[in-house]
Amino acid sequence: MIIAVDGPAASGKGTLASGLAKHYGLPYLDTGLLYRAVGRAVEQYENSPEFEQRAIAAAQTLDENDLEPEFLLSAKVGTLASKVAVIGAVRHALFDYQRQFATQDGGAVLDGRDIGTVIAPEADAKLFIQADSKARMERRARQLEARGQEVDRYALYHQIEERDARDMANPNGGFYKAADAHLLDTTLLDIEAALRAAIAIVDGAMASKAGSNRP
Ligand SMILES: Nc1ncnc2c1ncn2[C@@H]1O[C@H](COP(=O)(O)OP(=O)(O)OP(=O)(O)O)[C@@H](O)[C@H]1O
Ligand SMILES: Nc1ccn([C@@H]2O[C@H](COP(=O)(O)O)[C@@H](O)[C@H]2O)c(=O)n1
Repeated sequence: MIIAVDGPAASGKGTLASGLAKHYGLPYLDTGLLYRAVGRAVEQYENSPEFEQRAIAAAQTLDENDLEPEFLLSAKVGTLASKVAVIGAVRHALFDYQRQFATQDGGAVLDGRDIGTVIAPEADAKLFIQADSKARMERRARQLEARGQEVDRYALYHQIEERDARDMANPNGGFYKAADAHLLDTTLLDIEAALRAAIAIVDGAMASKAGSNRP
């Protein structure tokens, strides 16, 4: 079973995707980490004409050891990730790894922006996670504060909005709700309630798939 979980920044898709993976006993990949690792690798070239070529080279030589979340979760790296994510050759270089993960024997759960549209359009269950911008900002602020970081909520709100706008305008991105994805708005749901809703969606998708396969 392949489960695709997409949605904007800090919508809670990683929390739900890893919860679903645990619930169904499937391996999980946070595909944002790939873009974040590439962004981090080219941080010093951000304002250089070499940025694009460096990002492509970093994507082509990315190693699983580069995917350590501890170094990748800052807002700065998130912004860099969204800058390298508009480069078609970067997306191309990262495709095979994600595709292989998605199609491994037994299935997988992946979260990102283009899982249901590009990486695994045949996924058995697709969720598009939404939450309003203020709720997402507040969740991310608390997450950063819990890690001891000081947060300027006004700046964070604008960073999230700016990143969403860049992602949605990305001509190479595939960041939109797939026609067969289920929308889950978690603005008013806590994590447990959101996970229950996500499991109900996946169970429903699997039941209707089983029904439509019956002779
Ligand atoms: N329904 C919810 N209610 C409250 N907090 C939540 C909810 N879902 C997730 N969170 C919290 O919000 C923060 C961001 O969640 P998460 O990392 O899952 O988002 P994301 O969409 O994967 O973010 P990114 O796109 O930046 O990778 C985490 O601290 C998480 O615990
Ligand atoms: N499938 C994906 C995943 C991520 N991106 C880009 O990376 C940025 C960081 O992702 P997070 O999920 O960690 O927030 C994101 O803003 C996208 O620009 C992507 O393009 N496709």
